[in-house]
Amino acid sequence: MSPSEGTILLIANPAAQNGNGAAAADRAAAALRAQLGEDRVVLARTAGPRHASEIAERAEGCSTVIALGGDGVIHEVAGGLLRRPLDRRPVLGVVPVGSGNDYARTLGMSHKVDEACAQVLAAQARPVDVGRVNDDWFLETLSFGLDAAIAHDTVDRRVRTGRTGALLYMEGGVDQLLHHLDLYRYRASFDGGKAVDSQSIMFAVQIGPYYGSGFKICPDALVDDGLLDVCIAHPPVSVARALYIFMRAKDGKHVGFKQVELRRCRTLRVEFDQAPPAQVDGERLSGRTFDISVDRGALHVLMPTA
Ligand SMILES: Nc1ncnc2c1ncn2[C@@H]1O[C@H](COP(=O)(O)OP(=O)(O)OP(=O)(O)O)[C@@H](O)[C@H]1O
Repeated sequence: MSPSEGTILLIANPAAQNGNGAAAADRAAAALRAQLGEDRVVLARTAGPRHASEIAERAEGCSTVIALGGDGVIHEVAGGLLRRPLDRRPVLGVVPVGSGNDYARTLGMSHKVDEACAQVLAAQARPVDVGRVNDDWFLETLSFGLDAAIAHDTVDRRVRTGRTGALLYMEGGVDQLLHHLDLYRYRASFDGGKAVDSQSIMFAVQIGPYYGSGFKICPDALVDDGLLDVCIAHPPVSVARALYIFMRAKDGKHVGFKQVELRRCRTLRVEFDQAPPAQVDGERLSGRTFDISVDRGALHVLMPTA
């Protein structure tokens, strides 16, 4: 189904991107109503964390649910949709108004509200994979260690500095690398195979290629191949070398360094000695043992046509 049919529910996070979400929500609702008519677009503003998920779960009679905000609110909307029965699960659209916008980057959405609305209206829905981790889920990224520590650090840093996006992540990354290049011991079993003991600085499990505001950590990850793409950064590595590899990862050029292991799987169980910093789609995750899998084609998502 395309957004040319049925009712569209626009779920907007007014707090996204340091408060820019409020004006963006009105702008997007106006742009969509101008094309589809007043009655076909319902705007629901979130009141706080997890509200987007509740609204999406109750989206009766809607053909399309559009999430407006950052990766966090898109993650929440997807969770609500996934709790609906498959035959009554609306299509997901995205209007990116966040600081990271990694999922929108993967889909090829414009970061300008008007352009993104036009893309959504012209788009066709395509099936995409959803990652599962314990009781949680992810559309783009799940990671443990360095990247997750940076993601957590950026939450405070954003409030302090007002910065967003890649610059914010880069600053946090350099700070973490210089002062907290921690190692995480783990035991992992890929696709039910023999468990392997090793150590990681960073361990990412991806549906799409990006994490951390555009770092192409798994450059060849595809959202519809039914596979998890995994990137593990192993020690030993000096701080200077780690910094160099980190910078190269912005463009996916970390691939090929001997510290970097890339692989693909359908299921993965990873158990860390101690609970590492962890994130799903930029949101905090806790735990020490993680059962990870992929739900092929679990959601239909609006993607721009060429
Ligand atoms: N009305 C609200 N007030 C405050 N926080 C909210 C509200 N609605 C949702 N949230 C929370 O805001 C958090 C961040 O939202 P979101 O991802 O949309 O924006 P962002 O943080 O600017 O972008 P990104 O995730 O890309 O960094 C989410 O954890 C979400 O639960």
